Amino acid sequence: MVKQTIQIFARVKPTVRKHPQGIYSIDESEKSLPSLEIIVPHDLADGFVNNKRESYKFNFQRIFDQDANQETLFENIAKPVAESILAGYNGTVFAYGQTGSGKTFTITGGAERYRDRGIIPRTLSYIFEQLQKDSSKIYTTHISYLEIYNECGYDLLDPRHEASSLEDLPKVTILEDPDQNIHLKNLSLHQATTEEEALNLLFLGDTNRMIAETPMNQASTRSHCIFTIHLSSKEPGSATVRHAKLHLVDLAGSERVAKTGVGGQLLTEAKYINLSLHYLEQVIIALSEKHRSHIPYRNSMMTSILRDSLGGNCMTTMIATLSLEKRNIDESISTCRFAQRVALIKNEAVLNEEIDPRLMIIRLQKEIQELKDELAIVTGEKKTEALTEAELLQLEKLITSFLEDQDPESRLEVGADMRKIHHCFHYLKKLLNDKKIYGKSTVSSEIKDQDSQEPLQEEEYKKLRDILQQRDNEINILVNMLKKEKKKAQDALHLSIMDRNECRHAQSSPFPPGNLEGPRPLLSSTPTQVQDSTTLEHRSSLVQRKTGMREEMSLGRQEAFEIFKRDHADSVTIEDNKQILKQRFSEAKALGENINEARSKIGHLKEEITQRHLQQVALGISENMAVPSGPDRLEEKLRSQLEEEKRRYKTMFTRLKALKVEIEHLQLLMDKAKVKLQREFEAWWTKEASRLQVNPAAGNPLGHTQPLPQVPESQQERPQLPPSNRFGFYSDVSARKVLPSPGPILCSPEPTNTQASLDDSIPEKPVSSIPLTGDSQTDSDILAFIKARQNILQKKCFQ
Ligand SMILES: Nc1ncnc2c1ncn2[C@@H]1O[C@H](COP(=O)(O)OP(=O)(O)OP(=O)(O)O)[C@@H](O)[C@H]1O
Repeated sequence: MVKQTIQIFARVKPTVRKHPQGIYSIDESEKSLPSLEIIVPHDLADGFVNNKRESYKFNFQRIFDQDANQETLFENIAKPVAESILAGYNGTVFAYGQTGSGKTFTITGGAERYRDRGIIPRTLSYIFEQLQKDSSKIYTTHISYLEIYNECGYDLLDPRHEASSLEDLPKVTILEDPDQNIHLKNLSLHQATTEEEALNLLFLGDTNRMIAETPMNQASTRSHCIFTIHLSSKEPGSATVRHAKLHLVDLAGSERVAKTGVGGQLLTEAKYINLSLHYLEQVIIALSEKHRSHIPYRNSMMTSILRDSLGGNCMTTMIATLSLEKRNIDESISTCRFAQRVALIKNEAVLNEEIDPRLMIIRLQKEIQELKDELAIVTGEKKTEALTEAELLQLEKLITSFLEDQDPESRLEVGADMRKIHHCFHYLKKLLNDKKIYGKSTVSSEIKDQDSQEPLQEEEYKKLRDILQQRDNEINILVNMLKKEKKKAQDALHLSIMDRNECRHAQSSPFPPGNLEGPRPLLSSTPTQVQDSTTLEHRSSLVQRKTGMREEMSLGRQEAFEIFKRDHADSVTIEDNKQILKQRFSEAKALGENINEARSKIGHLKEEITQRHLQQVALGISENMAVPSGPDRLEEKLRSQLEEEKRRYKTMFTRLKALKVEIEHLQLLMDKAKVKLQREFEAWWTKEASRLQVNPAAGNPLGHTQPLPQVPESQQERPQLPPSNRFGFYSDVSARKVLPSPGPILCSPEPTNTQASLDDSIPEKPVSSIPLTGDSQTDSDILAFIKARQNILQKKCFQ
């Protein structure tokens, strides 16, 4: 049993201005735990009559400042928990903090760059790497992914469904057994045998989460997500199975409804947005108080599921995510306070072992039979029926293996059946008698042989030597022929590999299956590869399903989508990732070729060594000399070359493996971005359609009677317009180009003559500074937009 309090860590999200002046400081002196001091700026503390504290200090196991990267977080926080899982203990890592403070970034990772992948993908990678290394146990891994929104659980890994809203997902409910164990009804468990399969499940869940998200339910902000890795392990032959669960939890945003409020108090307790977080806090408070017998776990789904993680059988770690900007000071302090309470909770993790019921039944059946047999002997109840042929054969096999067993302690287990015991004695007697007769005959034949042996004649000896020489020459000729043939075959294989590589490069991954243990044919059709392609198919079909409508798009809509895509803020990231992907592919291709080369070199070296060895032996025989006992220089040289080549092969293979993971991750990110893009386009399109239905005079972008304007090459700038207007490609593009930028415009501190100047800037009629379209309706829309915007700016200036 491992007793441990919940470990708490803090992570500070990078701010626009790095290290905002005087808001916080981190003290990492070695004497005590690192501490985070949050300083309330004077302008926030001012105006309160009560004697406000100006700074707050909190201790954490470790504090990760703004520049800490995802790798550091994983190494320090999640890796130790993953190690506990592998040892058979339950683990939980949960992120807690206000909206936008970096919970999802920390747990799942950023959606853009490979290096931003978070704790979940890194943990999966680590766990599968360790499982591969450990051949002493049989491991089984399953994944589940649950979302809790408004006290309802939803299964994010339902592969069949076409979720367009959260309610379409299967609902998960809690069941409690008499031992108060929690079971989740309707939550699907999916076996993952490789890291890739597990990552695909993560991707599927994230995509379902994104698709099901509505503006009212901003998935990541208002809901909790629990990604669970279920790991079972068993030693071969043993009936004991270990089960361990790792929950990786992304909680909902923790902010309160009322922050400071007019005349209100800074840093005061207020209502919670999220009831389940409120219940979570109640559980934490109850657990951190001594002598509390009742812990209100049952109040919410979240706390029921995390029961073991909080004050139970689990190694739990909390990450307090902080966005330490001036406006977030109160939320940050409340997050830290929450963490301090969590740090008081003690957990007791035990190994979760159970006996495999199937193996247990077999064992018990055997024991019953043995007891029955023993009883029969004791009670004198004899079995009279003769042993069957199969039973006799089985017995004889047992006796043979017993006799062959070198272990002096070994026993012949035939059970308490007198018939069997008698048969054993008979059989052994027979063996012994046979041996005696056989022994005599072999001894006499040996004597005869010895008698007939005479020293070899000189002539006969010479004859034999000649034959040997002849055979040696034949062997050399054959070996050379074989080498030539092998080289031809390898060249042909290499060529076909290059061709297929080209093909695969165009479609998917350039990676060879195989492991590090030894060279394998690079592109043989192994099960891994088959699975790779099915996973890819699954993924592409998923993306197609999620983005599905494209094939049914009308030409105009497709065109609109192309422009939408081009102008979308994510297009740069997608393009960047595409470039990186290309680079990685060509690196992988080059590596693949080098690996092939190294492999054939290894083959050649091995052959040369064998050849050399044969020559040495043949020389020894032909010269009638013993094989030289000292080291053969040439062979040693060849061996060291072989070792070097193997090392090179291993290094390249490891790099190729890492590249494979990176490429797959990048492909997932891009798939995700595509789904997001399509979704946003559909939402925008629907909105525009309904807007135009209400106001048909505004134009007819959906009727496709007017083709979309072609943007001349020179004009293809991408102004960052607000979402509602950013893609206004149905109006004149040149007009779009000169619309004022929606970015912040600095207000003059003294708005003298503002009205006049604004009026001046809004011409009643088209003037040269605002090129209009000539279409009166569109032009009046443009002018109305400019005027509305100026009004807003004007209001802002006067505020
Ligand atoms: N450490 C970090 N480094 C770089 N970017 C970050 C970091 N933390 C957060 N971000 C970025 O900040 C934004 C908000 O982060 P994130 O979505 O993770 O917040 P959250 O706490 O999960 O919010 P919510 O409660 O709404 O889910 C994202 O764009 C994310 O990429």
